[in-house]
Amino acid sequence: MRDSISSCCGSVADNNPQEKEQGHVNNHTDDNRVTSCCAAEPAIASPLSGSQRVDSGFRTPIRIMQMDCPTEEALIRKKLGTMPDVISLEFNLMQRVLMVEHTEDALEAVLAGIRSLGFEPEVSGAQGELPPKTEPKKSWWPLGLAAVAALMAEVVGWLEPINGLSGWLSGELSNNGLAAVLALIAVGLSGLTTYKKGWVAVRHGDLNINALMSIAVTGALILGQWPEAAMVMVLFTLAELIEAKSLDRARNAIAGLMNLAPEKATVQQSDGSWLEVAAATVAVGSRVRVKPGERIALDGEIVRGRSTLNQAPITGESLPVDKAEGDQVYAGTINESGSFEYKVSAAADDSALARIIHAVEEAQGAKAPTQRFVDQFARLYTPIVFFIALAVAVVPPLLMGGDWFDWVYKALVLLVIACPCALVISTPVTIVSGLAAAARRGILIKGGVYLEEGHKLSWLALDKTGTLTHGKPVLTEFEVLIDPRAAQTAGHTIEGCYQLAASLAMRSDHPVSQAIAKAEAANFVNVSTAQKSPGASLNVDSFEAIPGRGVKGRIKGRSYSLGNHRLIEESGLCSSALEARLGQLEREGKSVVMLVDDQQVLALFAVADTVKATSREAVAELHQLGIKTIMLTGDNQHTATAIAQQVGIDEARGNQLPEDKLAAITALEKDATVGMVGDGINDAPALARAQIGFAMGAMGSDTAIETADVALMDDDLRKVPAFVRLSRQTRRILIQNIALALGIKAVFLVLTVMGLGTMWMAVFADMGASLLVVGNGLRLLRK
Ligand SMILES: Nc1ncnc2c1ncn2[C@@H]1O[C@H](COP(=O)(O)OP(=O)(O)OP(=O)(O)O)[C@@H](O)[C@H]1O
Ligand SMILES: [Cu+]
Repeated sequence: MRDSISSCCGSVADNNPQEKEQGHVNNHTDDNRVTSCCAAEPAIASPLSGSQRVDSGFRTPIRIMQMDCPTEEALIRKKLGTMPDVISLEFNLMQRVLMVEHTEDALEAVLAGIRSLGFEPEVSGAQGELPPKTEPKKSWWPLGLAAVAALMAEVVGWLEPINGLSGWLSGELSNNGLAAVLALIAVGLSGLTTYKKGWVAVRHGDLNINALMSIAVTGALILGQWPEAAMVMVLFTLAELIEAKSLDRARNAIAGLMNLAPEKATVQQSDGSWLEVAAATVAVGSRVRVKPGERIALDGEIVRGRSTLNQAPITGESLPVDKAEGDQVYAGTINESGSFEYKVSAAADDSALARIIHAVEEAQGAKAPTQRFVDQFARLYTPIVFFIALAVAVVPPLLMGGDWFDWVYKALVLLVIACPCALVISTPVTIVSGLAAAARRGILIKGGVYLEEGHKLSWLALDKTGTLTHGKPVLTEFEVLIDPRAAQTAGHTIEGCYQLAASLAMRSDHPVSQAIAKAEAANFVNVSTAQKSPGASLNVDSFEAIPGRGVKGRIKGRSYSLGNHRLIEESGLCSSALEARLGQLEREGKSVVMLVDDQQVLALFAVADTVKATSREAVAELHQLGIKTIMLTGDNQHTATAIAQQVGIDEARGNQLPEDKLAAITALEKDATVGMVGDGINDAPALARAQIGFAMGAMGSDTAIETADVALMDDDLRKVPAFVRLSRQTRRILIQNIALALGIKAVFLVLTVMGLGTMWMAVFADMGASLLVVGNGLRLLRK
């Protein structure tokens, strides 16, 4: 039977160097605790690559299928950690892969060390990847038989007073002898693995749960507590099995995301025919055909046909999206109506979906604060209880004339209670469930720490453009500000001004510039009198973007800039008349930029952006959750205030340069937990500074997934309150679980000392507690 979560119990001698790293998010190494604990189900391991040369030596991934619990990790760490040729160890219990960094010829010694612990290490050969591997299924019958034997031992124990029955069963055996035989059968059938593992641990000076259980059961056998010993062993094994099963559900929740993308795709062959092939083999640039109702296998761009797609598996948003030629489609999404062909833009293992899964997997590795605490606690708890048990067994009989039998028995019950399993597994199960639940809603959380800290969020700073608004402003006003006759002589016709501005704007991808570049010139310029094509762009030399202000460049030997009030002010070309007009437009929520040459303001352009319908709702939801909102925008104060009013934001700050945004976050953080949502580069420092940085529209952008703490797959701001709610719920469950686990232990401790607790009751309680906390954690998934 699987050695499992129960064995996630901290071990006495596991003092782990990595623990000292109090990094914010510590991705690898031992941090993969229990998430990864123990699978009973056949688990699929991903392909393993070969040794890699690095500066300090070699990095070799080693697969150890028997290693999926911290118990095993502790053993291996102990064994290898002291070898001089081993530079570092990184455990990925979830994948069951150990990454060893070692000196050149040390690999054989490392493998031998692992083998000496009773594990079978696998490394990939010279030819590269080791194929994925399926763990063989284990049979239930030995445990079933053991359970029957244990029950019979119990029954025989009860029947003891009835004389003659055992004689009827067997002429030779007394009742007690029969119970003993049955108990030994039960322990032998169910407990061999536990004994073996316990023995390996003890030999290596480690006191893990397998060792404790072996000691407890052996003690009970020595005391002649036959039915009890049998029951304890059977229940313990059963508990592990059930726990492993439920933990697998948490583990599979993430693997389940991977199954969103179908394994096969219909790809066009060189002769033009269509063939269904494995998605993993499809090259970038291939053409794939999709039928109605089919799931998309790879990321790509539609080259023929149109359809509506349900992107809920990735974005969490189930409203179908229309897609036509040139639009991006994503692996894992569902084609609803039409059929279309698309050109593959990323290999299967590089799709947006694959990156999401990778990020979630990494996130599990990063320990949440509660988990750190619990692990540390468990590390102390187990040895402390062990020594108390030892004292209980020895001191009262020796010093107070207590009954040896009584006190040794009490000590054994204490050993069972010494298992902090329920406590240790409660946290990771909850966090993993939360992470998976979030991923299913299109919220990618980059570490348990953010999920856990999210409940504290009290301020949310938001950027305006693209976050609250659509970020696609359109040109609403174009006004030439110089006298038409003067303009004529200076060579600045109306069309000319427009053309100059558009030529500058075309070179920038700032939304305001884009609006000017894309505007239908005909709506603003009298085309009949215009030059042949007013939209045609002019040559721009020494083009330059001026952050937070605008752009500038030389056209036909003269320099021009296109920028906001700040820019005009700084170049000394502002006037009160202009300011009045600016104020007017800005109060309507429009952003204004002006075209200037080195002497005067030639023209002004006002653009209006629309507020996303979801922004208003999101802000209202945030306020309901007690979170205050503040808008930080590079745009001017009037526009900021106007937009803030439209969406109901508490406070609006305009004219914010990146460093101002950063300063604003820093100031808020003095007495609050602050989150920030943004998209642009001008938000990057503030996003990095905020305790939780949210990036929107992450599906289309790798950098957003990589740099944000929380990536929202689409740009629906309501995902932020959804995140906060999930985070608060996770937090509640974490606290419930810790209280449950410790509470049950405390009750048993008291019962035992009072002489009321029996050993199998303790196992039962322990199992019950573990199941309770796992079930409680998994509740998050069901939402
Ligand atoms: N490349 C550009 N082209 C045109 N205008 C620009 C450009 N860069 C900046 N501006 C002007 O400067 C203002 C501030 O720009 P900035 O990029 O700091 O913030 P933003 O994009 O308007 O708003 P937010 O901070 O909400 O994203 C813009 O509103 C715009 O008027
Ligand atoms: Cu001014």
